[in-house]
Amino acid sequence: MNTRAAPTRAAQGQAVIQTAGLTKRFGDRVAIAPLDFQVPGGCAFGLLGPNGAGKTTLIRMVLGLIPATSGEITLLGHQMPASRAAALAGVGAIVEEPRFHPYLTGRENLRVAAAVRNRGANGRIDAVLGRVGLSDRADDKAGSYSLGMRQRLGIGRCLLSDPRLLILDEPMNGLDPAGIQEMRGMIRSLVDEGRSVMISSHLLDEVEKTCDALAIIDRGELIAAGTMSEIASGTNDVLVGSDDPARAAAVLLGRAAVTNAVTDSPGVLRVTPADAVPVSDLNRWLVEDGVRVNRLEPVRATLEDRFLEITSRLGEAR
Ligand SMILES: Nc1ncnc2c1ncn2[C@@H]1O[C@H](COP(=O)(O)OP(=O)(O)OP(=O)(O)O)[C@@H](O)[C@H]1O
Repeated sequence: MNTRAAPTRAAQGQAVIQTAGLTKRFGDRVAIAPLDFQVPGGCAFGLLGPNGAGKTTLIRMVLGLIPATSGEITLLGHQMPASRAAALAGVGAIVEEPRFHPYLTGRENLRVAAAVRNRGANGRIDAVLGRVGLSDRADDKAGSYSLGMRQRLGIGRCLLSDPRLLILDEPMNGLDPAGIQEMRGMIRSLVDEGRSVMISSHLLDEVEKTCDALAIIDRGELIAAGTMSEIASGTNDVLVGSDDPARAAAVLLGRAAVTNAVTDSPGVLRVTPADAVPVSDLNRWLVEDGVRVNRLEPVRATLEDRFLEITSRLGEAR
């Protein structure tokens, strides 16, 4: 489980993206329900949701690529779309798989991109190629690049304008395990440089391994948001192994401070204590009653556990 807390900068910093009452309808179809959502600065933020949840629609609206039906968007402190130029000056984004001229080299593709950016962009090309690990292949045609290399060149293209915020829609899609690992390392190093990165993904595991904070959306609605540890560790349960689980269950359930004790695996109970009960109390109560304890281990919920818990609760409510 990723227990990385959001960096202090994120806790103290301004939101880099904020929406209020944001909605998007395509005809009768509601793609984004009124959404109040914010992305803290200085961290890797995951926008997580199943296919069709509305992630790409949200990103397109944030970037001003499609109009919102109603509501407000603030991007790097600027209202969108009214102050689009000022906002986008600080943003690099990849919304679909990045496209390049296949008969030009990686370096030539960046030269073409730099020509339409600010004056410093051309001078940054070599540094950017090194930054995304493409110096050795910079003079090969982009058409010969793997998807992972094209993704990295895409990030390089974003970095030409030295953005404060990168928005990457499904950056791990289609990558092999090595490519995924490279992308994860790249995103973490962009955050270490002081940039903010928002990625969208339907891959729980990737968001959990890569991000400091996240929002979960489904059917255009915000389901949960917070730091990774806030969302993933939603349990106080403890695994209790003993020589006599039936007796252990009876002893623990005899205490008002224990709300549940069920079999987790042979010889092991999953015990739900009230919030403030220390694990050492569970041990003491059992030992005082002559039960020999051989395991006491807090349950560390994964993001997947929490995601399934949240979405199944929603499913029941619907
Ligand atoms: N141009 C469009 N016209 C009509 N409906 C659309 C359009 N774009 C998106 N939608 C609908 O809006 C909803 C959200 O789609 P969106 O592509 O934003 O989801 P997503 O979370 O990015 O999913 P995926 O991971 O599959 O890309 C879906 O029901 C989709 O069919």
